[in-house]
Amino acid sequence: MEDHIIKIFKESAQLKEIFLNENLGRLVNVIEAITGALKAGNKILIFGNGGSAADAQHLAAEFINRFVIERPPLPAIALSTDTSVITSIGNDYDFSEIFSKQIRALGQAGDVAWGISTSGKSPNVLKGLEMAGKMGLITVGLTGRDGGDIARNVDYFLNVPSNSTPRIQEVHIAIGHVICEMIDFKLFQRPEHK
Ligand SMILES: O=C(CO)[C@@H](O)[C@H](O)[C@H](O)[C@H](O)COP(=O)(O)O
Ligand SMILES: [Zn+2]
Repeated sequence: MEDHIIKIFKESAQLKEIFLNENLGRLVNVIEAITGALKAGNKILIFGNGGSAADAQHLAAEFINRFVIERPPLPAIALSTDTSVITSIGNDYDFSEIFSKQIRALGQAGDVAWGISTSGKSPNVLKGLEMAGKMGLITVGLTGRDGGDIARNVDYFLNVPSNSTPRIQEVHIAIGHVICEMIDFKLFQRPEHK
């Protein structure tokens, strides 16, 4: 049991390092893109399924409330939290449309659509990002495995190269926290981050 636990922690730590070694430049680009959208008065729409739905609402809360420094609230909405909206779209149309229809309702050109999928191929996340792209939103995909169709259909993707959903999710939330922290500093503090 102890050995197994140690193995999980090691894999999780190593995957963070592997991701960073391959993606630092891409991560900076995503941070610049989201910061630019917020500076221009746009908002962030974040969405995913299961653990990634939880990540979406976790990150939206960081933006709306506060993160590491005192600063004004930033506009972000998780599209995975309103059970009435999600069940009505899923029931009347199709579960694959639960995010795309919300994007149609809430998205405006220049906003950021940030989809999270460890497989890179959940149809509802893909359709949400495709709709966002058609409407002129900036599209960001946080993916795993080989990135799937999602990584191939977004303006910016950050892919965690692993086949383990929980290990990918652990890196995803670290990436999300880094994005929140850098945006805080870029918008509200530390000239060296600008
Ligand atoms: O949290 C976990 C597994 O760690 C699960 O709830 C997981 O998020 C769900 O199976 C999702 O439906 C997987 O979707 P995706 O990441 O492939 O888009
Ligand atoms: Zn999980």
